[in-house]
Amino acid sequence: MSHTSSQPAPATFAPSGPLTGTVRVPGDKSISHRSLMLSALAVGESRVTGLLEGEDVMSTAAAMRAMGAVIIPPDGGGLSPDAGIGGGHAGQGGAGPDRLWTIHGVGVGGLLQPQTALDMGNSGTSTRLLMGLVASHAITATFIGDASLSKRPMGRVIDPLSLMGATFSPAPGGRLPLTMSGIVPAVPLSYRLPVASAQVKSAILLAGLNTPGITEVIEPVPTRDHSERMLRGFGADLSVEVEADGTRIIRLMGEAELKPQTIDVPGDPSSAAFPVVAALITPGSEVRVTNVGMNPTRAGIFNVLVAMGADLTFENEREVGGEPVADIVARHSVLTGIDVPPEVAPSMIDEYPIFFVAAAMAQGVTHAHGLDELRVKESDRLAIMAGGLARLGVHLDEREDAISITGSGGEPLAGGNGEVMIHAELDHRIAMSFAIAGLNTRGGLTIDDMSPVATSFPTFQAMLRDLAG
Ligand SMILES: O=C(O)C1=C[C@@H](OP(=O)(O)O)[C@@H](O)[C@H](O)C1
Ligand SMILES: C=C(OP(=O)(O)O)C(=O)O
Repeated sequence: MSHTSSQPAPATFAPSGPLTGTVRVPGDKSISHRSLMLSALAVGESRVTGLLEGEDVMSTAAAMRAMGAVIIPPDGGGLSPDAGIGGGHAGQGGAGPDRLWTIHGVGVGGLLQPQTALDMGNSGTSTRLLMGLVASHAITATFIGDASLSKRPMGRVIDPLSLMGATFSPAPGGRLPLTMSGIVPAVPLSYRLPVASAQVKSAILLAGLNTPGITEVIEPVPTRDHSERMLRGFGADLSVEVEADGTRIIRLMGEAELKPQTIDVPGDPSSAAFPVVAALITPGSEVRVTNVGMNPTRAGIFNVLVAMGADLTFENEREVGGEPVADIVARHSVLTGIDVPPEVAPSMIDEYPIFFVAAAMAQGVTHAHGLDELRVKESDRLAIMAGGLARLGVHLDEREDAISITGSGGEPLAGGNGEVMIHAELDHRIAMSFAIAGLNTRGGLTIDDMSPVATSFPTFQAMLRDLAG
C-alpha cells in the first residue's frame, strides 16, 4: 500500500498565472482514521461518507480488517470480509462526498489476533492509535512501516501503554518494526502528557476503552480533540475538565459499549491550507474551498494568516457531524511577517511547511517558536523546509525549535527552469508545500517525487491544474 512501492513521480511546478475556482478538499485524515477505528469497535453497522481515501487511512482500514472488522468500500459489493486493502481503494480519484463506506464492528474487546504484520505504510496516526487499541486486547501484533515511519519515535506511546500492562519489542530507539502484546484486563492509568500530541492522548484513550475503571489523560497544552468528540458521539462515557490555566483533564470510563454511527467526514483543514496559501501568495487569485473543518483545535493556520493580513472570508458556517465547518474564500493578499508563539503550534502543527512558504512571500520577518515536534514528522520538516527555501534564495535562520524567515515582500522566489531539485523525503506536506512555492518562483522548480501526496491528498495535482485553468 505504501507509495514507496510505486515509481517516483517527479514533477515541475512553475508560474502559471492566477489561481481561480472552487475546490473541495478530501476528508479530514484524523477524523477518517478515527471513524474506521471506532466503527470497527461498535456493535452493528456504521456508515461513513466523505472518508479520506488516501493511503494512510487505507492502512488503518487494512489493519482493522486484519483484526476482524468488516469494512466495505463504496464500490466493494463483492468483497469478502477479509478482503485485502486493494479492494475499492479509490485513492487516485474515486473519493467523493457521496461515497458510502459501511463498517461492521466487533465490539470493544472483540479485536482478533492479526495473522500477518500490520503494514502502517507512512502513517504515524495509524501506528500510534492502533498500538493503543492492541494494548488492551489479548493479542500480539507486529507493526511495520516505510522508511520514513521506521525512523519515527514510538517511545511516546510505548511508555504509557507499558504502564497499562502491554509489552513491547521495538527496533532500537523505540522504533518500527515493533511487536507488542496487549493484556486483559489492562490497568487504568492517569497520565500527564509530556509532549503535546493528539496521537499519544488518543492511544491512551483507545486503550482505556477496554480497560476497567477510569483512564485519565492530563493535557497541559490542548491538542486536536477529535477523539474526545467522537468517543462521546459513539456513546462512551467521557468527560473533559478544563483547569484555570487551560490544562485539560480527560476521563474515560472503561469497558465501554460503542453504538454504531452515521458519520459525514468534513474536508481536511490541513489539506485546505494548500489552496488557501496558494491563492494568498499568487497575484490575481481568488479560490473558494468548500466544506472545510474549522474545529478550533485545528484552525490555527487560518487565524495566523488573517493576523498577517490575509483576505480570507468564512462563509456558510455550519456544523457537520459535531464539527464546525465553513467554506473559505481566499484572495491574493499582501501578507506581513508575524511572531507565532509556541502555544499556537498544536493547532497548526501540520501546516508549518506551507505556512513557511507564506512567510517567505510576506513583507518583513516571521518568527515561529516551539517547533521541536516538526523534527519527528514524516521528515525533519524544520530542516527540510529551511534547506529548500534557502535554495530558493530565502533568508532565514533555523534554530533547534524555531525559525525566522525574511519574506520577499511578494516578489517571486528564485528557482529557474525547473533545475532547482527538491527532495520530498517521503513527506507529502513537503512535496505539496514546495509545489505551491514553485508557482511563485521565477522559473520553476522540480520535486523528485510527488507520489507521497497519495497519503493525505491524492487529488492535489489535479486540483492545482483545475485552479490554474
Ligand atoms: O491525532 C492525529 O490525528 C494527528 C496528530 C498530530 O500528530 P502528533 O500527535 O504527533 O502531534 C498530527 O501531526 C497528525 O497528522 C495527526
Ligand atoms: C504528521 C502527519 O501524519 P502522521 O503522523 O499520521 O504520519 C501529517 O499528516 O502531517
